[in-house]
Amino acid sequence: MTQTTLTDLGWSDHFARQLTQDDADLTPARINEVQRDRLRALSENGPLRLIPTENAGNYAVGDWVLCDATHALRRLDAQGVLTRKAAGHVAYTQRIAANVDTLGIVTSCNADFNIARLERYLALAATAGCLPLVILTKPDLCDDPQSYVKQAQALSPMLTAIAINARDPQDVARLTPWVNKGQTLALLGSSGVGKTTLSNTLTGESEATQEIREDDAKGRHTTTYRSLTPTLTGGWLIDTPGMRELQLADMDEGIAEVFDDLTELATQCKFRNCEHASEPGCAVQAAIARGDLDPDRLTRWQKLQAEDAHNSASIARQRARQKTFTKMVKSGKAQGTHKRNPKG
Ligand SMILES: Nc1nc2c(ncn2[C@@H]2O[C@H](COP(=O)(O)OP(=O)(O)OP(=O)(O)O)[C@@H](O)[C@H]2O)c(=O)[nH]1
Ligand SMILES: [Zn+2]
Repeated sequence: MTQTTLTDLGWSDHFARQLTQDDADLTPARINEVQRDRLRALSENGPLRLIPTENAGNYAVGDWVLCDATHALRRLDAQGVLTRKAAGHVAYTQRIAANVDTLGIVTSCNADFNIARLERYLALAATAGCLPLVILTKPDLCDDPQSYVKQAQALSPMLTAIAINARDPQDVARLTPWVNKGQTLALLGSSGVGKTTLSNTLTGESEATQEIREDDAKGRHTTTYRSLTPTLTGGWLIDTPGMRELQLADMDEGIAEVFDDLTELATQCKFRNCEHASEPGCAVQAAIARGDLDPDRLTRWQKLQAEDAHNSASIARQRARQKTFTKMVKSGKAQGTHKRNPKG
């Protein structure tokens, strides 16, 4: 077997530029699994098990770190980072995957196909700076798969939409341009749309996928860890199991990009804070009246914006609380020291 190079692992100038002379003794490694208190990583010399030096939650699959024999000493600045508001009650932004070149948004040509959900994933890709690729599975079970491709393609000239039978390896081979040497593709999508089937074909793994429940187009989760796996064509695949909830936060720019038609129209409204309802001089309502804009698109835009604003605000509040708490603890400690040692 030939030796794995850093380039094979997805290394680029972006990371090389971050190295300093002090790093000469350290080994670059790419994280392929984040466990509770350990990291698994891949280096030129093979797989490593590393102890994190930051909170393990700060690392994501796909991150590059500089390490010694035992510890991940420094995490390099990443590109193409997928984030979301963490599921549950605690408000913080969670890094899902790092150094992702392409976000494969997987949906099927059936009841799972949903424009609002696609727009949500597109906002995520735009925020992360990943190339959006919409993969429409199960074309073999649908009379007119091309109508789905057209609907997805109409959302943005930036994206590529492609119908793929995930069960047919020859068809799956059409994804090769996105998983060539060193390139990283992350797959996101609802349960049961075919992510595992696609991954298995791309990586050559043969884990049996569970049968789908016909009634609601939803399957069951078969995998639990997020992982970085080599593809047969020299690229990397990040599977994101268990991503049932994708709440957006800090994505106003991504949303503006996905809805650039509305963002542009809104600049022409008479009032800067126009809510595009019944204000005079509203360019958005005028476009709807002319038949140039689907009112549903306006509703979806406003809904995503509201969700993003709500989540961003609660994350900001949580950060502020955390800061106050840390200050309190620090000053409490200082006072404590003072008491024990009154002379200072
Ligand atoms: N006919 C057909 N069946 C497919 C296709 N893609 C996936 N399936 C089937 O759909 C079911 C669910 O596929 P999975 O690959 O497990 O879906 P998943 O997205 O990984 O689901 P989770 O693991 O729950 O996230 C399996 O029975 C697959 O064989 C397709 O393109 N055509
Ligand atoms: Zn308006």
